Amino acid sequence: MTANPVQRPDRQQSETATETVTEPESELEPVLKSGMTTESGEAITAQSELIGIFYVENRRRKQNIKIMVKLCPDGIYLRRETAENDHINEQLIRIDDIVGSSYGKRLKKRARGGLNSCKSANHEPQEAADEDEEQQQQQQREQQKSTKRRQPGQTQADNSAYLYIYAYLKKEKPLRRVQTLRILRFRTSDHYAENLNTARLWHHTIREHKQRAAGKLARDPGKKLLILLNPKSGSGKGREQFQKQVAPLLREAEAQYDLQITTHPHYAQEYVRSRKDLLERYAGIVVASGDGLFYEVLNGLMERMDWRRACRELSLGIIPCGSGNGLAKSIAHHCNEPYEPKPILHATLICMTGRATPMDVVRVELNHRDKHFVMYSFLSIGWGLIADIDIESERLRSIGAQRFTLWAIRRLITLRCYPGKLFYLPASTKHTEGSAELAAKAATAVESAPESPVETVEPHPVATRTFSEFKDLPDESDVQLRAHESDLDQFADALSMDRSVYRQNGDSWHSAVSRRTAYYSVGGQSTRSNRSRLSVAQRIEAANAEFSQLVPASTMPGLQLPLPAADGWLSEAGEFVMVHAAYTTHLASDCFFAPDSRLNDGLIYLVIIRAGVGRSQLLNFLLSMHNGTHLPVEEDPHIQVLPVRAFRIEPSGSNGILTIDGERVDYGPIQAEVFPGLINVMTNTGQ
Ligand SMILES: Nc1ncnc2c1ncn2[C@@H]1O[C@H](COP(=O)(O)OP(=O)(O)OP(=O)(O)O)[C@@H](O)[C@H]1O
Repeated sequence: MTANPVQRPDRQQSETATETVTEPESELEPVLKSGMTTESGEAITAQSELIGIFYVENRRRKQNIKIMVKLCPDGIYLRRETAENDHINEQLIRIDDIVGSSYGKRLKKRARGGLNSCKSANHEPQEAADEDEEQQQQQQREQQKSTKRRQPGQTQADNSAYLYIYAYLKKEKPLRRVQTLRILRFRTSDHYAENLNTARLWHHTIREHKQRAAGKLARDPGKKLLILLNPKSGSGKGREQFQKQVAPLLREAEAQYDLQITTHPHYAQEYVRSRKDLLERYAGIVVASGDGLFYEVLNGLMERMDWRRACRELSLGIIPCGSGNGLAKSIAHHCNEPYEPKPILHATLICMTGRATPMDVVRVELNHRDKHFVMYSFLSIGWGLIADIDIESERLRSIGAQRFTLWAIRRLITLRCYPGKLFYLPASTKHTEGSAELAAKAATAVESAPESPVETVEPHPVATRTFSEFKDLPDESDVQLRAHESDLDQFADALSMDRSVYRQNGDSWHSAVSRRTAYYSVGGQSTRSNRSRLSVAQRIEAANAEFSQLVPASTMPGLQLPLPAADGWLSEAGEFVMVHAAYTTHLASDCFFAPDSRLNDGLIYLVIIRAGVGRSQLLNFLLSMHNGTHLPVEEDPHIQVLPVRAFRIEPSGSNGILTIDGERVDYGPIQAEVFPGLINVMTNTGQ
């Protein structure tokens, strides 16, 4: 996957920093019963609010600090009062900043911040609140008593139960997450079991509040996560990174997951495509890898017969272990979350929130070895300069990220222009209607289209962004589909063998050039040789109709067909230095390519650089991509950004590079259209 071709050498990787802090007062002791009746574990039910009074020993001042701890849907309030009662500190650990908690005996390993023993107290809440002094005297008396009871050499048994609260506090300026551990020590009762019940109640209540905070789009807590890890991605340290950075966080979050290590290219795609119980077993799929593996997962899902349900019910997450990591950075940007200097930790935190946001997917059609293919993309399509630098510099991979800079300089010196034709459907056209209507309209226009139907255009003004969603089948259709399941099953195998082969489009499904139609015709007849010809034909017809519901319906005419000007298609013929289409903000973690892009705006940002652009302007463009200031603010004859819903590139000649999500594909005509909000990606916003 691409990284920013040119970086300023002196640029800081990140301005943010994450420090690990355990507050000195992390040992907080309860003095009082919280009013609940202790009982065996199962009976404990979470409560909307829990309050406890705890003490922290302050050795310097030789006194205890009283802290009121309140757990509520907002999070955990810690209210500290000084002995003089004149200074009150309050801190809120937001529920969204808490990743999870655990409870039990004191951890063997001494937590940073200290687990200092402090004095016990057995008061009623009111008394405790009323008299600090009396508490301290009582604590001293208790301690003296217990010291007397103890035999020489005998250590005091610790009946306390501990609650460990794991939080990553979000701080602005610089944007960062501060790892924080809070420990509550429950020792009201002389019996460990009772103290444990109290700790358990707090633990359950935290879980409950977190679950509620995740909202309607929350993942099903009864299902696991599937984590796919590419051990070869990026620097090839995926396994170690997972063990050191991801697994501890998953433990803190009590995440249930299955880990699959990929063994070869296309492993993940095949796994996701073919695993029958995927939806029953998993609530989401997380790839610990670069963008390449995410691409495989997306396309594997789209190859499933139940792709529609899979896209709706499975949320997809990414933990950046690759070299480009454009998607992980785009999601962090969307979430207003830090990325550097610990991208793996930050991305895992996002995946642990349990929330998801719809994200656009782009359907791409292209020719490969004289066959048509359909694939699904989430990042970008590149033709020209950036694709050249990305792919051609592969041979310098051994020198690291510098390869992009070196190759960019080379490309600037020997600047190439590619002749061809660009077609696009500007975002401001009427294409906010449903997919089915559009498909029908496109079909009519295709049939009546003249030879060269698309007009050449002036640069298009930037359109206002409108939120749109992928139009899903109504539930009745799902029911209908199920009713015909037995029929469909007879075709399912045939389909699954050949899912990636191009389908001309919904309207030309019966075309003689469609391999799939031919396959069905033959297969259908042979498997139903005892039925009438009419019946077979009808069945094929029905299966074709059903199948058109089984893949997202394209609104574009097929790749060989002309584009209808009547539907708003515009075109431009000429020489291009680059046409790069992006639908996420970042092409790589250091390449802020389409700053206006949103995860689900239903837009493709076409960045066009025309022949005639000056080298210095181009250099400036490449140098500014890291902070998103590379696009012209005013109208520029050479560099332009167009928000579109679909586009087609028809390169002249056969020499050049085309990339989809950073991977090279065959050079030739290519077209793409956006499907708004088709998948759900893990975010912390849930919208
Ligand atoms: N075990 C494996 N061995 C070799 N290749 C693999 C393996 N598992 C997956 N792959 C392939 O490696 C390709 C690249 O992986 P990935 O995207 O995770 O890393 P990357 O290329 O370093 O990162 P980025 O895509 O962000 O630049 C994927 O397209 C996938 O097909």
